Amino acid sequence: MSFLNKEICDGDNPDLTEERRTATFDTDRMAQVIYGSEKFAARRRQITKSISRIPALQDTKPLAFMTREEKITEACRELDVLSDHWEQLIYVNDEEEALHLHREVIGMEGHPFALHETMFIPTLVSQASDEQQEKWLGRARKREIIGCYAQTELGHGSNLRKLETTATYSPSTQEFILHTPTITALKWWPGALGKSSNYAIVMADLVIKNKSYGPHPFIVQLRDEKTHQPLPGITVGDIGPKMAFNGADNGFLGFDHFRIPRGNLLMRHNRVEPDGSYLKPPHAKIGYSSMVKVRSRMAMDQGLFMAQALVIAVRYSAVRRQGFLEDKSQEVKVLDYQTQQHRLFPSIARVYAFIFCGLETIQLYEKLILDVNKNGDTSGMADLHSLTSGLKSVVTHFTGQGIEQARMACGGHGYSMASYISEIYGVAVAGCTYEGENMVMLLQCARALVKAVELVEEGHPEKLSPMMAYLTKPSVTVDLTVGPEAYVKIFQLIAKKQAFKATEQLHKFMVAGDSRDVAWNKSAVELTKASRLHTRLYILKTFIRRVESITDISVKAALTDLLNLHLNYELLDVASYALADGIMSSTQMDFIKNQLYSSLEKIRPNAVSLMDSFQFSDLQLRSVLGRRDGHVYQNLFEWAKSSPLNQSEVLPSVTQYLKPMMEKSKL
Ligand SMILES: CCCCCCCCCC/C=C\CCCC(=O)SCCNC(=O)CCNC(=O)[C@H](O)C(C)(C)COP(=O)(O)OP(=O)(O)OC[C@H]1O[C@@H](n2cnc3c(N)ncnc32)[C@H](O)[C@@H]1OP(=O)(O)O
Ligand SMILES: Cc1cc2nc3c(=O)[nH]c(=O)nc-3n(C[C@H](O)[C@H](O)[C@H](O)COP(=O)(O)OP(=O)(O)OC[C@H]3O[C@@H](n4cnc5c(N)ncnc54)[C@H](O)[C@@H]3O)c2cc1C
Repeated sequence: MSFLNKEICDGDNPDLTEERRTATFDTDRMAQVIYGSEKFAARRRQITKSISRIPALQDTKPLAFMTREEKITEACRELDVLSDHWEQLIYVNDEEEALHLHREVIGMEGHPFALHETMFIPTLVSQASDEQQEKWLGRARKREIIGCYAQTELGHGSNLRKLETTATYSPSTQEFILHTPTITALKWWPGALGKSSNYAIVMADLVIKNKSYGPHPFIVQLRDEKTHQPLPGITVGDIGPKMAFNGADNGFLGFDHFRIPRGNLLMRHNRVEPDGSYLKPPHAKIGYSSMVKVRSRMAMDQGLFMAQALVIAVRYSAVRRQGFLEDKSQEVKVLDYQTQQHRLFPSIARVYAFIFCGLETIQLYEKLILDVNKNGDTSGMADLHSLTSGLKSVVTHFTGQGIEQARMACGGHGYSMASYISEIYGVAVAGCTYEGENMVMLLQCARALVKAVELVEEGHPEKLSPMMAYLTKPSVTVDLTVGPEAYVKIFQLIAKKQAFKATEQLHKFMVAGDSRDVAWNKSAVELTKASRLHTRLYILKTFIRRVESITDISVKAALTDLLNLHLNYELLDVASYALADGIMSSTQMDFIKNQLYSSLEKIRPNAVSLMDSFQFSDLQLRSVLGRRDGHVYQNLFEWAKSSPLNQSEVLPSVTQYLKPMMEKSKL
């Protein structure tokens, strides 16, 4: 039975067509599972189709041949075209649809609205009072103003308590005076700050009557709305080229005693009264909610980054033929090599796992904001903070690894920017740093873990949150042949042992006389290991839960094969812990390896369709190697011919330097 007739096209590369015919499931149905609902999966397709009918968005010049200025201009042109069609393309104010639209049309290199959508608007939603939302949110949503999120400074990004930008309250004028006291206090890095934004959420240390209240969010107009010139007292600009994201104008920002009205402190959760009295928020870290929001999205976004790289690598591996197996009359698709499958398929499994986690954490954040804003209930904050801190770190790390493997799996052509994988890699690994440097966030997750272990040790296991309940599980002998639950049990034992070991080490240093901070630092590597295992356990359990809930039999069967691969791959990857602690035997290790290898064979016929199911358009992929039709070689040649270097036969550098040099050498 062939599910994919609607997608198979006679003009496509026959090797890819053959792959699509072997699929055992319907890619539209799989897309529903990936994107969380039939409705959204269908909307994505509809939006993609509508975009394909807008001539001004087709046939754009390859970004690889553009300068930064050209990339930024091109992104702005596309945004302008989108703006003209916005209401026909998507439901207004639907965040997921807006993100899809931007991803599809503008690609991944950044654009002036990236932070506007992902942080500026969400901060207004979560931190601005109703009155403030009335004033700014509507304008922001209509894109009358462009905003960004300016928190990080030249001298401090991780340690927010030491941010140096001050917002000093002046009761006589009822204003805050924003000031940048030192060079290290310059805001540095915020996306879209340098040249595009005319507004910013600025995180600054609130100072009232010489007392510091720590970082608070302020809405600040940076540029004149008519001329776009920086307002007097503001220094703003672009920080220069980066490893990737070069279509974005990450910026610097300084204030010289710049005055803003009292009403520009975002006051949904805290207030400064006209006389300068301060009303505390219901939770000290509520002002950090926009970071939690982005972190809660990152499993999904990073999963999609890795998915793009894998669509490219898997499709290309199905059209690339090199070397022989049994039949010496025809070279094999490189996808048939076990090493190629081992390089790519575990990452396919991770993509699905990460996306399932993302669907869950995005919802958890929405629920949290509702609880906080409607009922003042902040009880979910600590758990979501520790979960998303660990998750963003683990997911970004593995995504970087997976994308790099995808690049190598494409051989030489993977290294060409025609593959687009290097750009995807550069963008994805920025996630290891932004929204909390990975080690710093793993250590945040470890704080919750250590507290939980201490509760168990103090005899209060009933106080543990459900995610920590495994810390009370006794050691058991496990029969791996019984299925996923057995793998969960072993993983739980491994994660539990590491959490207790790291905590024990911390306590040992403290008993020996170290302060908690010093003991913490001496135990930090072990603590981060505990956080990673804890997070990988969550990912594994989420994957199992999600697959169990699927009703379409063929989709479920295909994902069960991926899940089995994931379980075996993950357990093998942490086997050194299990062997050292006697949790697993070497016979069990052999069993896991064999299961892993047979999973690769099972997944092989579905590999292309598992990636087709993401339904990325060629416009979004921007990859010659990853083209849907598989016509790689002729298009690589066309791409190379369009290089600016090939627009003339003899370059000026040859006439100016090489020719005279060669002539001189003849003398
Ligand atoms: C086109 C493609 C689209 C794809 C979409 C992708 C999106 C891409 C576009 C966006 C691109 C880039 C965006 C990047 C934006 C940024 O990077 S913004 C800047 C982000 N900066 C950070 O993340 C800084 C990291 N640092 C921190 O978060 C904090 O400083 C840190 C948590 C490390 C510590 O904060 P402190 O204030 O010092 O707190 P402590 O005293 O250490 O902790 C006290 C307790 O509070 C708990 N805590 C901390 N934070 C939170 C929180 N948010 N919620 C709940 N609780 C929190 C902490 O754990 C302590 O708890 P304990 O005492 O142990 O119980
Ligand atoms: C592409 C990109 C986009 C960004 N966009 C924005 C934006 O829109 N708005 C914004 O405000 N910021 C933005 N940032 C800044 C980003 O959030 C910070 O760079 C990030 O939070 C890391 O902080 P840092 O640069 O101070 O790193 P540092 O903290 O200086 O990290 C350097 C090293 O020190 C280690 N380290 C630091 N503290 C500890 C600790 N307590 N324990 C153990 N190790 C530690 C880290 O692990 C790391 O190895 C962006 C950054 C990038 C790369």
